[in-house]
Amino acid sequence: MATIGDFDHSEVEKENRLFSRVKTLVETAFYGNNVTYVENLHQAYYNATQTPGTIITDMSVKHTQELGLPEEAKMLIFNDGKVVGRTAAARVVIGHPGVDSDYYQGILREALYQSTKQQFYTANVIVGLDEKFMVKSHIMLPEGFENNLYSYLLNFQMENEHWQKRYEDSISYKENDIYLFADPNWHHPDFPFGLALFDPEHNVAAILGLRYFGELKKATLTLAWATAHRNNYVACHGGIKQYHLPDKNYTMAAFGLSGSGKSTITLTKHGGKYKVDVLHDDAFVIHRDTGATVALEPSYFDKVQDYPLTHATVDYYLTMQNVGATQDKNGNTVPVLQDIRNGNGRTVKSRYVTENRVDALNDKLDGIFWIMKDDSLPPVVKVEDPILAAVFGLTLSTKRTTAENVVGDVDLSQLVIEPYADPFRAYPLAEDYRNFRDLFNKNNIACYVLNTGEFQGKDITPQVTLSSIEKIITDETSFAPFGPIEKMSYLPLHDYEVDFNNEEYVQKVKDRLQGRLDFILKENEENEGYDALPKETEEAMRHILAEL
Ligand SMILES: Nc1ncnc2c1ncn2[C@@H]1O[C@H](COP(=O)(O)OP(=O)(O)O)[C@@H](O)[C@H]1O
Ligand SMILES: C=C(OP(=O)(O)O)C(=O)O
Repeated sequence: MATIGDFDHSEVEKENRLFSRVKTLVETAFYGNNVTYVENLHQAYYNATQTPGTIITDMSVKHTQELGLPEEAKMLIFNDGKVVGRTAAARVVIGHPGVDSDYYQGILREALYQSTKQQFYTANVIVGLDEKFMVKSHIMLPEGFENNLYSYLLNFQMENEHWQKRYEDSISYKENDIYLFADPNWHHPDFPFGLALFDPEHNVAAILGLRYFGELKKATLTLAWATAHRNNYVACHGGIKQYHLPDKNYTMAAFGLSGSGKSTITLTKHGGKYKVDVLHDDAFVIHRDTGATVALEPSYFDKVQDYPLTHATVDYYLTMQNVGATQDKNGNTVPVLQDIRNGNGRTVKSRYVTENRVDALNDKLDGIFWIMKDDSLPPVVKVEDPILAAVFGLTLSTKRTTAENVVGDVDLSQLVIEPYADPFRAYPLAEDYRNFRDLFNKNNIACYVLNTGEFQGKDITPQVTLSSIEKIITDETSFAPFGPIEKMSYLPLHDYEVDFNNEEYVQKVKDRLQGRLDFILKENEENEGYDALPKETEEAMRHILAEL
């Protein structure tokens, strides 16, 4: 058995480090007589079709048999309301500096008490799709949210006979199963934007007052990634795939903040030019010693912004969130996609959208691509040194998108630094820095920065990014020195001229690097130094600034 979900009587005691106040609060709610266990996807689908407000489209789900769905299953739509993205501001992690655990326990106890007035469902999934790494997750959601429950059971691997057997054969970890309590109906005057409360050491979370499906997905990943991290894996918020080329395989991963291009880069079919195995477009873990990778989810929770109804990928949709609906010429109800209704329309689409889908890879990565939106950088920059490569990931400079419900007076065009594109980290940042540095060091992984925003006022289109990646994987590149910086070079591209004689430009590059240095220095001071970084990170940045 991989993670722990039951105990000997003698283990149910204070001294057992698997128990904590918050874990016990959350888990206890699962055993109330107001909670009904959903056994299989047939039941989950049926429940979702009965929820008031569900739109049962006339579009049939493909691969129903393999997915464990009723043969007649249709794509379902359910829309949320005002908020259509993930609310980072709602996150609170027990154990982080400044977080008063007693206060949050009180809030949680009351939320759990109030929840007993509703009927809930519970169901189990497996997170991690290889015997090397599997964690069991139990979710609890109230009546009215059957669509989110159904999406959850599709997005992760629902327990069934086959997977239960694999799970039983998987490596055991001395870690709790995940328990995720969610009550979107919760309201509290002190938390107008909701509350996502985590006890990552004990694998529990309570997602309160939040309807967006991504909250459930990313809360589960937060805990699964932290579990992986504690057990010798590197947690990755990125897409990963392997190209099979005539003379070699090339395995690459692209890390980017929500809505910044992971799926676009990972799921592109390159016009059928290459045979490509896809591991996942959002979440995976890398073993620190072997470099082997494991996907955490079978399905893809993706934006529908770029995909009209006629696009081939729409055939693989299972559920949709925050999209429109209309009638076709035959009187069928069909979705209105491409964010016509609102920003960040989403779908859970099945693994079969990727022709060659794999759940684990034993090969090490050949290239890591940090997706940024820093307009001082040309579309592709290569970083040669392992420390510098890890420092650029650490200071990943990007912009927020409609995938996030940004609270307060925040200018979306502002650059933000989001280390390793992972706002879900529940442990100190320096631990990720060391992991990525060691990964680059040990496995000789090439590092590239992809700017997917604009360069010197010119938009960098997906086409530019994707064709550059093609050149890199097939070795058709010749990188030019990035000004005087010894360990950086860039891919010369027509229309994106890099001019180090232009003083204004050089100043912009300096400002951005200085911004990165300031970020590193700030981390050393803020939050009682929780995210303080090794001196070498600061030195690496100072060194390239001095070269300029
Ligand atoms: N150069 C680029 N590379 C990748 N995506 C880009 C680029 N320029 C614009 N985009 C757009 O940004 C969005 C990225 O969305 P997506 O790939 O779903 O992000 P993620 O998977 O990281 O959430 C898409 O709408 C895509 O068309
Ligand atoms: C759904 C999310 O992420 P992504 O855009 O990376 O899929 C999210 O972060 O809420």
